[in-house]
Amino acid sequence: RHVPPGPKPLPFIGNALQIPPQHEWIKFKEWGDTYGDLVKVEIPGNTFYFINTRDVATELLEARSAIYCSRPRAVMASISGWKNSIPTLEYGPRLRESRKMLKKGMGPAAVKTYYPYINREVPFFLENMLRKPDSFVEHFNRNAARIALKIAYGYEGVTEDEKIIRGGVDAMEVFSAVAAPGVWVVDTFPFLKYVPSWFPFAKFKKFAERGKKITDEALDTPFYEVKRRVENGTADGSFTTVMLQTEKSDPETEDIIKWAATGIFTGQFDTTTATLSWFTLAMAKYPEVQKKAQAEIDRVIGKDRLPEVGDRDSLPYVWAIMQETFRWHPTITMMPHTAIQDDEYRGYFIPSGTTLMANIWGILHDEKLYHDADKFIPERFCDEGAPDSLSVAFGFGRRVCPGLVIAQTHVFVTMASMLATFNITKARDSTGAVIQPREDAKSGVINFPKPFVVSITPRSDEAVTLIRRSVEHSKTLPDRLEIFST
Ligand code: HEM
Repeated sequence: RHVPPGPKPLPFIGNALQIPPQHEWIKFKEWGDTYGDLVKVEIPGNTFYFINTRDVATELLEARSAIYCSRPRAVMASISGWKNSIPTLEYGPRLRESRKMLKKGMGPAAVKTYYPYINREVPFFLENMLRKPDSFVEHFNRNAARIALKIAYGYEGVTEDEKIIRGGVDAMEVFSAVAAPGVWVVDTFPFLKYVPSWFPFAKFKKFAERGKKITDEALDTPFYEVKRRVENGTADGSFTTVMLQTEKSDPETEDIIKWAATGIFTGQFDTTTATLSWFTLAMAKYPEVQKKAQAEIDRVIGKDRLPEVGDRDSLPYVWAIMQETFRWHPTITMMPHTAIQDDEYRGYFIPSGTTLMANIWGILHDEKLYHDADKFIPERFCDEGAPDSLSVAFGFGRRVCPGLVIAQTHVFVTMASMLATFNITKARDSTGAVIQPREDAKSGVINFPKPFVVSITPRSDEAVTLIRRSVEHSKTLPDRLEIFST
């Protein structure tokens, strides 16, 4: 049987030593350029077939999504408290049930009840930026976490969320560390999960035990609080509220609701924060793009109000900036899809259990579709007809990101309102020299930039007044979500 070509593996360790510890997606794309459509990469205990082109991703992960809908076994994530987390779930009834619920909670009727809250939060976010512009990453994170918390659990953003947001951030740090495929020895040799923690080489067990404690506490606390409120009739609208009220009330269903809510809470804040951080870097590096977007906003929205969720269709250039941000530095660079049956593709045999790794970064840096792929050029989407990046950046087929509508809406309105009110420029040091912001990615499941400095200043006094006036207006708006119907 034909297997795809790839770099020559060594006995026992396969290609492990050829994979760089950082920016590995670049190496996988290079291998794609050398070996073709599918590239076989072996690491101990696992064989991956890498996909680096849009055609192949569409033909396999979209058109044959019923086959490539599972995930590789994630033992480390499982023993660290993430056994039932949706992104790592293998295909089966539980995944189907979870996704069905998320479809209701992220469907058109539901998201309409979330939009007013997103609009209401924007001015508070801008006011924080005004107060402490250098902490822009923290503001992105807080704003996204508050919205995620509201949608998932209906929590009121000001008084109740400190501890829960902190817990969620800590839990996501655990997830980021334990969920990357092929990193932990126990993912390669699952029997190791049975060795005691004091055993030599069992450091991972201590990490997992600590991780599980953090994760359990972070995810149980908000869920059981909402459950208590639903029982005593005081719960606000939210995904969890509606699911607890409308789904079956057996323990298994309840556990599925808990993990679907976790998917919403944790799925949103790191992804959004990372994306908006790359956007901020792009605006500082490409001032002409920023000016063009600001001119569009001034022309369409004017200076008397902030952009809102509903302005999406009238701000095509800002939308193109968002598409380009997701392409330039995609929030998730690679995603595994595991086959649940044997298959054949372009003469290659793909046995059941093989993991196809979509190199999202590689696909979105294919020079045949995106010229000067390392440059930030939004015009490629609005003038040049480049294929949409969002249909790749949010994944594929039966595992496509269930939160994509709410994510894009939130990211768009945050970008538009920042552009409307602030100038983002390169910072200067104490001698007045320009500091070039560093463009470099950290490692991890979510693609964050390494810390960089820029200068964020209000566009005018008028912009400051607009932010302050909008904050006062937001304070008069309801901060409860309506109950959506399923
Ligand atoms: C910037 C924003 C976001 C990006 C770029 C993003 C991207 C992705 C990608 C690439 C996947 C994997 C798809 C695949 O396997 O093919 C995914 C899965 C997922 N996302 Fe998102 N996402 C974002 C925001 C959100 C939000 C707001 C939610 C909240 C509902 C969410 C919840 C999830 C969940 C639960 C999964 C797992 C789905 C599964 O494995 O079946 N994401 N996301």
